[in-house]
Amino acid sequence: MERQLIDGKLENTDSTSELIKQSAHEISHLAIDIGGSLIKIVYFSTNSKRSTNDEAPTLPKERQEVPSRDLNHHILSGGLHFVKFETSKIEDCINFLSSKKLQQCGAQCHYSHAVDKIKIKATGGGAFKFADLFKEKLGITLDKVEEMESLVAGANFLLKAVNHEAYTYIGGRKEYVQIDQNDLYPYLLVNIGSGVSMIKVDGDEKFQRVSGTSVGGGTFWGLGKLLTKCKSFDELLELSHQGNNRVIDMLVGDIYGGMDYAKIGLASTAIASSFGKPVSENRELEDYKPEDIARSLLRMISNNIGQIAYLNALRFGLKRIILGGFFIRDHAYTMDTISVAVDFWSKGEAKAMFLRHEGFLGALGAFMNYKDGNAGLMPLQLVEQTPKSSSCIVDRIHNSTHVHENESGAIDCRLRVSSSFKIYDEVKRC
Ligand SMILES: Nc1ncnc2c1ncn2[C@@H]1O[C@H](COP(=O)(O)OP(=O)(O)OP(=O)(O)O)[C@@H](O)[C@H]1O
Ligand SMILES: CC(C)(CO)[C@@H](O)C(=O)NCCC(=O)O
Repeated sequence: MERQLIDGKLENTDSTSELIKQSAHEISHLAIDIGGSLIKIVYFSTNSKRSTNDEAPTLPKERQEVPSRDLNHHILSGGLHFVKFETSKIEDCINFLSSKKLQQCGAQCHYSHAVDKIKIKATGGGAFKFADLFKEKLGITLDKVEEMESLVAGANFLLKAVNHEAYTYIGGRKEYVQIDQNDLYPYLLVNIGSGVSMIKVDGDEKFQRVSGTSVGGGTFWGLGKLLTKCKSFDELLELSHQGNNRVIDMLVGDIYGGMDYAKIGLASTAIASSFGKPVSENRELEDYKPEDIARSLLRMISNNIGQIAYLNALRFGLKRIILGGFFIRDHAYTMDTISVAVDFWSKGEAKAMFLRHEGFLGALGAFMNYKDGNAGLMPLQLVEQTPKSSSCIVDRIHNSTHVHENESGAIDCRLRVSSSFKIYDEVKRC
């Protein structure tokens, strides 16, 4: 089913309503992270469609429920899916959720026919800001999970449970790192969203936010939009690819007559002052190429984050810096700049690592929070992840301008859920 959605007829669907109609997944759990720039959703789906006459669906053999030795629980096979929306277009997100019929089969409607009993795990500032909107439009209560806690839980889950999740980016090459679970902590988690949070992670649920900076992804996109007139974040990134930062940045060589400042370890090509060149030139904004501006901007922000991350790693003696957040966007130049900055400042002692599901840490962490089992929530546990070959599926079901396609791999997995929760019964009952 996933493959059909990806490679098959849904791929080129450009109407939200059309894709919604076609991708009628059975969703058992869904969590949402509403950030300053983007809304991220993670949902578990058994990938089975209900037939029109409402008979119980026939699952492919490998997707059928697997009997568990524990009578209080059963196991659901399916996949974790990842979707994102721009926060400024929250209406699209509301329509998407509405189409998923959460009101009827949704995340937490067991034991209740009442629409206002539906609760979904939610994190990020928007879980507070938009709580009333979700209630009013969807009848859903947002069950808030603390933002930093979610980021850490999401990162720990990915690092422990998902194969080929973390990688280094050195010299234009991705190298996947399988981290020994017994040697995971401590590490510095740097989440680059609109702003940047730096969290020292010492264990499961053991962490401290040690630093942050307001110069983050929002700064790149906001300044970039003003300076280049780009209409989308991806356009700005693409533009930066073609630019030359030396036209905008003042280099050490510009100051030192083309020479290195070897005594303090600065090559002539090192940036002495980001955006420093226009100071000594009699040119207007229009005289500079947007691609050069985009390149300098990306370099400035990435360098700065890399340096602050390194300083915090140094402060706490951390060797591993794990980077997440949608600013990274799997973008080669961004990752290269951050990696080089960390390597340069730490003299090779610390390593920057990136995550395949970079932007979904918060949403995944909120999703993991279903396991708590308090306040009537069902216990949930990810019990298995299928091998890499089937876990790295590019799920291109969203192709409209407002609903972003899901570039991140869906993760096949099995969930251990309370037997009191019967997903198909709920479809009928609620
Ligand atoms: N399609 C996009 N639209 C807007 N920003 C994007 C897009 N894709 C990537 N980005 C980048 O990702 C950043 C947002 O990342 P992320 O979703 O991790 O943070 P957030 O949760 O919105 O922010 P915060 O945690 O600070 O509230 C943006 O500031 C921008 O740099
Ligand atoms: C305010 C949050 C945590 C919201 O996600 C984020 O945007 C952030 O970490 N900003 C940086 C704030 C600071 O520490 O200066």
